[in-house]
Amino acid sequence: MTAEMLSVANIDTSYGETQVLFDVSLKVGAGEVVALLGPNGAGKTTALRSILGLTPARRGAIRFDGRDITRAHTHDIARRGIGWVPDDRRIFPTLTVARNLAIARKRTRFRAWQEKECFEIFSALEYLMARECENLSGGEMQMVAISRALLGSPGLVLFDEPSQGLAPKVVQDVMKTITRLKAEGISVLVVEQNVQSALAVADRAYVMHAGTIVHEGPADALRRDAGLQRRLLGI
Ligand SMILES: Nc1ncnc2c1ncn2[C@@H]1O[C@H](COP(=O)(O)OP(=O)(O)OP(=O)(O)O)[C@@H](O)[C@H]1O
Repeated sequence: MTAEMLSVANIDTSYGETQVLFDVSLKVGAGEVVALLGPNGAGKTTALRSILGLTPARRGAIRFDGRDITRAHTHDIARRGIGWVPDDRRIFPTLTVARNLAIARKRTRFRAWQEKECFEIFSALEYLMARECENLSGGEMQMVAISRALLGSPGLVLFDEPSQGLAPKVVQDVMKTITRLKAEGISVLVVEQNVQSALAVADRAYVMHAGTIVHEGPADALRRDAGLQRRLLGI
């Protein structure tokens, strides 16, 4: 049993009066890759937003790296070592790649990453450093977003639909990066519509439906069971 990095216990989360998450619980172990799957509107992004303190849970508890972060501010949560690769990337468009990366640098209790290590993962990145981000392709933007998360020295990275809008080759690169993070001992929670890609890199998977967790188990078992996938995910 690996040490626990993230634990989400029985959280309810609402936008205004509308409750979106109902009694959601999930765990990510140290160095574990966990996929969070489910149809559109199931509440996957909201679960990530709750962990990050962007839409705090109204009930339940969230612990990261041995500490309660349920009511912590987003910047404190980042400083404790949770990195985020949002679905809309959130790169500053008028700044260069180098500047976007420089302002992301943080110290945490986890290992600090160097830019040159990001260049080893994404060989094109080095040649993009002077470019303004608004003209980057989707794939280039994703390299910047992932590198930015790494330069923040994370112990856990939350990926929100990292393959969205990317060509198949770039999707493969992103999934390889997730495997690389795991090899470095970094924990990963990945929300994906691309179920097969996510299950190929994940250790375990959760499936959400209408704001609740409806399935939890080894990723392999779900990957091999087309009937279960159909039942849970409609595919
Ligand atoms: N800012 C918001 N205000 C009100 N309701 C919201 C807001 N953001 C999301 N919702 C609602 O919360 C529910 C869950 O949305 P969420 O984005 O978490 O789902 P998701 O599983 O990530 O779906 P998708 O794959 O489509 O992004 C949906 O019904 C959505 O309409």
